[in-house]
Amino acid sequence: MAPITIRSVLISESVDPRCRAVLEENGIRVTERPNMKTEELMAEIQNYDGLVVRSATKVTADIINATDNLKIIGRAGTGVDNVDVDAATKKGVIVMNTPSGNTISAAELTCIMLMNLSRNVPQATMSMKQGNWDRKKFMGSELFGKVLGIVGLGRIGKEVASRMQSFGMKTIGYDPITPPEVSASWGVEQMSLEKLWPQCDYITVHTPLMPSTVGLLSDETFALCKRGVKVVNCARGGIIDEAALLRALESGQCGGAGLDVFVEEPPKDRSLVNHPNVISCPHLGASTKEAQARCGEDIALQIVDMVKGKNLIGAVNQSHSASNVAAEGLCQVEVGVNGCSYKAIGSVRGGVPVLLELSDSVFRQPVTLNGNLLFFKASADPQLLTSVIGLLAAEGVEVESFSGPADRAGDLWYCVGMSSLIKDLNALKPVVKHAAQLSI
Ligand SMILES: NC(=O)c1ccc[n+]([C@@H]2O[C@H](COP(=O)([O-])OP(=O)(O)OC[C@H]3O[C@@H](n4cnc5c(N)ncnc54)[C@H](O)[C@@H]3O)[C@@H](O)[C@H]2O)c1
Ligand SMILES: O=C(O)[C@H](O)COP(=O)(O)O
Repeated sequence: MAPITIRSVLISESVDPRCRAVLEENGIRVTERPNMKTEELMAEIQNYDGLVVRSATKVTADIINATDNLKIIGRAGTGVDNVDVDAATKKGVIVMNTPSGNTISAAELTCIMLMNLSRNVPQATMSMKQGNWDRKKFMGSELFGKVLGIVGLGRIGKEVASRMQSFGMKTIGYDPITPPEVSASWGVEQMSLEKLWPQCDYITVHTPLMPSTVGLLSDETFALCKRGVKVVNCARGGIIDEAALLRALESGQCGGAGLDVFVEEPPKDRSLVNHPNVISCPHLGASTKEAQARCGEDIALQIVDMVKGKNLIGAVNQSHSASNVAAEGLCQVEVGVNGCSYKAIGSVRGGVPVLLELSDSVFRQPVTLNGNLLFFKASADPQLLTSVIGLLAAEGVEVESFSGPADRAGDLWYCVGMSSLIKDLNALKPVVKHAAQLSI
């Protein structure tokens, strides 16, 4: 990868001061201009090599395409759904985030929502402030012995599980990628969503927002839940369908909701916020001093590391297309294995060799070429990784990393980093079509 020069960065939201300090200490000029309108941002961005945002700045294709200088969009936080990553990729702009800096804060807010849903503390507080002393109206129920369904068992889902287990809750969950044996090791029994819905007293969602997670809780799925189920969304607005939630609250099918996020932020339609059984926050999951300090500093350090050619951490896209291989210093080779020929496109990022494409498969994130790597071709299936992990585990091999294709249709290449090479690749035959392994 050609060296990336970042001379100036625009910070368009309230980001911890450590971000500015670290960038400036490394010779990067920083301007902070929060609350810009889209047109202002579009004009201002022309003057910068980098942009640092949180979730409020909508970095649309129009904004990305309006600039010739932009090289990096840094997200001081987790979700990059406010950034048009595809447009950035086409334009050669790297998008990076700091996905673990606010995990604990988001998990803690989720637990606070669950506790408040069980004991009505916000409603009781408001009633007290109005001069009342109503002990009957705010009767609650214990969390002890209740069932919590966790949909999305990634960083935050896992932290929520361990905290709520300490309250004596039974934790069950679903995740298409996290293997059941892994979540079982932290006390979460996985099952299909159809089995999960009817068992839960509380449900909390912790997935990204994407087509497969929009409306995970809908009229249909609320109908499968226990009457009076309480739900929490501290992930992204829309994972719980807002109109369906309102209907469920009004019918009593849903007994209460804790909402930190909304489809539209701030929500113009206040029906949910004003519902007596809803407690809500203005997207405060990551709003703690600790989370902001971590995310602000991390994004600045990641940008500095990239500029110094040391490391490329947190990149969620790849800034190339096969058509500009030569222009971007990419390397294209033909690899022959067992009489078959495969086209591979790679590069060097921060001094580390990475694989970007293998035959027709473009990897969602560059595959770092070191350690023990297993490449396999298989058809897209939500259970694929779980099955491969299971087969490898039976051979005494642990999976350390995973890279999947950007595309999700047809037979494509995947790569997993392994604790050691597998003795016999035939063990994978039940689930993969071709496989090759190498140690680098
Ligand atoms: N409220 C806040 O301020 C705040 C703060 C941080 C993160 N978040 C949001 O919380 C969510 C989770 O963040 P994270 O860091 O735990 O992400 P993560 O990537 O670690 O975990 C997400 C998990 O969801 C799983 N998943 C994907 N599709 C699924 C599906 N259809 N059903 C069930 N599971 C599915 C993935 O396999 C993954 O394990 C994201 O949407 C993130 O943007 C919100
Ligand atoms: O995805 C995230 O990191 C959270 O939603 C936090 O967003 P924020 O940085 O705008 O608070």
